[in-house]
Amino acid sequence: MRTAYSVETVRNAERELMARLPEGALMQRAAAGLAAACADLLGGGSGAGRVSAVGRVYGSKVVVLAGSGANGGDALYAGARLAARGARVWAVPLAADRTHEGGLAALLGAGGRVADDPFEVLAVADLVLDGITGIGGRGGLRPDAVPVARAARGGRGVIVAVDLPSGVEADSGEVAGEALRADATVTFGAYKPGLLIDPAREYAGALRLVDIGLGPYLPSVPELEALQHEDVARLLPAPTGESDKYRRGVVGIVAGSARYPGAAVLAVAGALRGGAGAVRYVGPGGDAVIAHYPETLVHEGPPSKAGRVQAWAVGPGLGDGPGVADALASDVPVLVDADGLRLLDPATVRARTAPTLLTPHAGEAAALLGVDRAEVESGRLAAVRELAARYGATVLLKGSTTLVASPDQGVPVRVNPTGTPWLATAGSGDVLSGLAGSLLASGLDPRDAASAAAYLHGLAGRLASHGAPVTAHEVAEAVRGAWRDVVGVRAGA
Ligand SMILES: NC(=O)C1=CN([C@@H]2O[C@H](COP(=O)(O)OP(=O)(O)OC[C@H]3O[C@@H](n4cnc5c(N)ncnc54)[C@H](O)[C@@H]3O)[C@@H](O)[C@H]2O)[C@@H](O)CC1
Ligand SMILES: [K+]
Repeated sequence: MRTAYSVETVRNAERELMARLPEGALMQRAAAGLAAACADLLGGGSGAGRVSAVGRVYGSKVVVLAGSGANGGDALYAGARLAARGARVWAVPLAADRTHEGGLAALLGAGGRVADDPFEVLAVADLVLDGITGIGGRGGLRPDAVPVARAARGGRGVIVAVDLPSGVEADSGEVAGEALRADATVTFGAYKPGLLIDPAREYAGALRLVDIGLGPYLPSVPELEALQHEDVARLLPAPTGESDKYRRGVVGIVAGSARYPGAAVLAVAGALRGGAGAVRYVGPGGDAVIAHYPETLVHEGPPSKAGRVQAWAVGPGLGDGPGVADALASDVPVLVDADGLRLLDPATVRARTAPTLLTPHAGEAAALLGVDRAEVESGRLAAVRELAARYGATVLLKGSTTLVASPDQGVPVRVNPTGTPWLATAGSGDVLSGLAGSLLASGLDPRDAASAAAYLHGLAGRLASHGAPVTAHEVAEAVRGAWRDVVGVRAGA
């Protein structure tokens, strides 16, 4: 499990740790880890967007962009360590007389210099350390830093962000103004939420975490968590000798309409790959569903007359069709997606006795919240939390970094690490709904069902795509391969 902590939590932990260490020791730990990561990148270490061509530290050209705070201090001390190993290092102080004194002195003492002309050295740099702002930064790069940041990006050097790409919001992942896009980010003590959530995540490049000893001082519950293979493997249902199709769970799919018959087929396609023992389709698309998947149980509806299920997934391609209110009136978990989300009343959802899972994309989330889509996209974490609180439901907010929030206080939001932009294709969400509904029916709680489904769906998208366009149908077909990939870790562990 990868975890992320808010700035306030990291600062509190740092304070506790610092009180037990000699002055400046923590910054030296950070700088040592940062210099080691830079040496690796200069040596041709991969993982970052650009790869350095120099092959070694000795003789390489390094530029340190130093802001006014401790982030600049980290960068300058790391620059000093690289200078001591034979790199030619130039400092570009961006806050004139407020540069970290100790860091600058260390750099000069190790043979580094202050650049006469920042643009000249940035043009030839093999590596640029971005120490403009870290967790103390607010509101995007300042105007005087913008041309320097652009020159860094325009040069050929590998850009290494110190703790965070300067200009991004650490806690929310928002990018309020201009920010410096890095090839790699070396972060200290703990990941910050912004490193895992778009749009900021896109600025961070490859992530490296430097352990500075913060672990014992961080709370057990993080702000954000990202499941990994082994976590998902533990969640996925596995039938035993005692299982039969009913014990494995029946998922009911309420989807599709005369206008969108394909949504019914795709939601069923996802549901069949999701672990439930049987899929019951309810709606007008039964013929199309049976033509593709004869193993499906079909019924014209309404859901309350269609037979017992352990969970409903309602909404994909439903248009104005019926079924949402009926499914919501049931006493089993209900996933509501797409058309089902329109006019969804918080009071109805809150009054339910069984859990509800909402799976909006940014546009649907914006409509539910009564805000612009852009506001949801730039502040995904706040939006998903607000929706979960307002509806008393688990919410999966789809997008480049899919988030899952629980309505319960103190439960970390989950961020899905497996997505690919190729998943932004028609019908992809229908497959996800079916898959998540199937996992709900097999007994996972809504947060686990949503995050395991997003994980498998993202991985399936990658497997099916391999860097090329992919269709929703192919994503559904690749879920089995993704499932095997995930549980293979468990078998080998
Ligand atoms: N506290 C510690 O002992 C440690 C701190 N560490 C480093 O310290 C950083 C935090 O240091 P600080 O609290 O000094 O904060 P930062 O260095 O992140 O930035 C704060 C400074 O930047 C200025 N600033 C804010 N927004 C700006 C903007 N948009 N453009 C330009 N300047 C801006 C502020 O006026 C302030 O002087 C961490 O990100 C990490 O890199 C690490 O060395 C680990 C140990
Ligand atoms: K930085």
